[in-house]
Amino acid sequence: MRGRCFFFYGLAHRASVVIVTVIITAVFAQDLPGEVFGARFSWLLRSSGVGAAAMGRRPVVGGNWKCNPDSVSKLDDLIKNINACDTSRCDVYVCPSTLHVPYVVPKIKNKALVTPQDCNPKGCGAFTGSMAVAQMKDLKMKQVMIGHSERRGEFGIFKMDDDATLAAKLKCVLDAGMSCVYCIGEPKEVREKGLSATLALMDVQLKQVYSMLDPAKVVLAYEPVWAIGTGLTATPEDAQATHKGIRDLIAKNASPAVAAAIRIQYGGSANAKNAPELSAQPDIDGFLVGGASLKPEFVDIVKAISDAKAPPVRSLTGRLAMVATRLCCR
Ligand SMILES: O=C(CO)COP(=O)(O)O
Repeated sequence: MRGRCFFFYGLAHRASVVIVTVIITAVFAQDLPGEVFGARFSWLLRSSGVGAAAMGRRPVVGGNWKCNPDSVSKLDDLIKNINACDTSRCDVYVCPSTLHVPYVVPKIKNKALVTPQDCNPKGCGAFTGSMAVAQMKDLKMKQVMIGHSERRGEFGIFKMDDDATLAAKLKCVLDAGMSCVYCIGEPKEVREKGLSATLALMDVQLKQVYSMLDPAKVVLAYEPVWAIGTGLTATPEDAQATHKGIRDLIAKNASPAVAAAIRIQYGGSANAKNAPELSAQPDIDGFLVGGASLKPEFVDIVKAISDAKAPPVRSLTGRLAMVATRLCCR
């Protein structure tokens, strides 16, 4: 159940929750004073997931293996972690290093998308050392990640990308009909100046791509540079505030509809332990995972966001929504 059906299921589930909630509240709380009735009603709504801003946004988790592992002989174990993920309630992708991509592609068995870590903005031709989207498509890949801060010059490696080259790359990816994970994030010095400074930089990083943010084709990965590989995760509240701020920027500079539909992942020391709390934040739609994607706990991260955003169809409301979705998406 993907795309439109997932969106419909989201709406149908929430409609079912509202109907069931009204019935339960009416039956069990009809004699309560007005404000108590109202408080119980809104608690029921919130605890049922209706308040989540994840309306129709399918969760998405990526494993960025970066420049790992050091030997092809270690790939099978890592691939096992990806194949162990349940992709029925969450989109999953994996970013192997360039040399390993062709090995990994045929071994993925659960619809996780093999997503290279970069592409060039031109295509095939005399571009030594780069990869073209046409080559990726030929190898049956549908998605590419660009703009990681480790390529934007934030990690002691020289600057390989900037906002202008990344805008050209995104255009190239979209023109080829592929989808894109587009990374943004602020360094520590900017975060220390506060949320407004952080969002001002996010605006700079997004300025040249606002018009290309098609929610069906682009996933944003917000990765604060100071949280990458450091064990320092943004608090759920800080991450939520930044994700919400990014969504507001998109509402202003693209459109409210794009802002509501586009998925924004959090990245930076995400792991199985902190994933449940981060997943509970309404504007966090998934994770881009580095270190923990090299471990079996990657599966638990996928499960955490799936449980938070797309509960399994065990509940009465889930079943009602599933019936409605089956009828309408046949
Ligand atoms: O850079 C990241 C993913 O792209 C995050 O890396 P860590 O999860 O290791 O902090």
